[in-house]
Amino acid sequence: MSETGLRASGLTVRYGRASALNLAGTELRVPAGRVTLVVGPNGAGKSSLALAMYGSVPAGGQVFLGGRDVSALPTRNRARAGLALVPQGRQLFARMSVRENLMVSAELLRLDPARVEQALDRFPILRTRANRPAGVLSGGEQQMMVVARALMTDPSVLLLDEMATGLAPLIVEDLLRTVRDLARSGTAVLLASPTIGVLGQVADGGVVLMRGRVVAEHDDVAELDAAYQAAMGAVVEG
Ligand SMILES: Nc1ncnc2c1ncn2[C@@H]1O[C@H](COP(=O)(O)OP(=O)(O)OP(=O)(O)O)[C@@H](O)[C@H]1O
Repeated sequence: MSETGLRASGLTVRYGRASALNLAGTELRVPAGRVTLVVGPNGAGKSSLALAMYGSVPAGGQVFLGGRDVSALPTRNRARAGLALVPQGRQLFARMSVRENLMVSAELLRLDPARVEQALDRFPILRTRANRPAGVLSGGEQQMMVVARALMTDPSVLLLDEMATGLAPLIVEDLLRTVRDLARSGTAVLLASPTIGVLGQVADGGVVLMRGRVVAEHDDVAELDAAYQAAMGAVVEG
């Protein structure tokens, strides 16, 4: 069977002399139709991992999309090949309207402008905010905007970095429903988060990342949770 989703092999990231991610010898899979969690405390390297997969930080190792080696491709070409990232911090233009924010991405990726209107319809509240500056939206509405923005390309692999942190429960529910629907329709989803919590409702398994290394991997969320707690306990005791 041909390979689906994303596979990362031996990814490493350094900032200056400091190593942020050291997955030499480790292979990570984000399979199609599943929600894969990457959990780890602040500074564990989760964002560096997502950025390395997306190509927005220099990284060692290889990234495969649907079996194709995209390691040498810049971000924009990875996006065109089916990879999308919702970064921590959202990276939006606060003074531009919601619609304009979506238009910027559509133009950058040379998408059909109709995609912008489709993105506004993904979450009902977004359409009502279309002409407002993105900066005045609530955190949850901004998150919906950047998720809708990422989905404009119909990605086969979606990376979400700290999707739910600090958001109201109702918004989180909407986002989780979107994630579940995407996975059911075959998208490979990666969620990076410092906690499992409600993400456990949609996740199929994942890995624990500590100090830039994978210390546990489980196909079951309860087992992943236990492994994470054990790893954190070991840090506290050690
Ligand atoms: N741009 C940068 N320059 C220098 N060091 C960085 C940079 N970004 C991250 N780091 C360092 O790399 C390590 C991993 O950070 P990273 O943001 O990938 O972890 P994280 O698990 O996503 O943490 P958080 O949940 O706090 O975002 C940390 O020690 C962090 O201080």
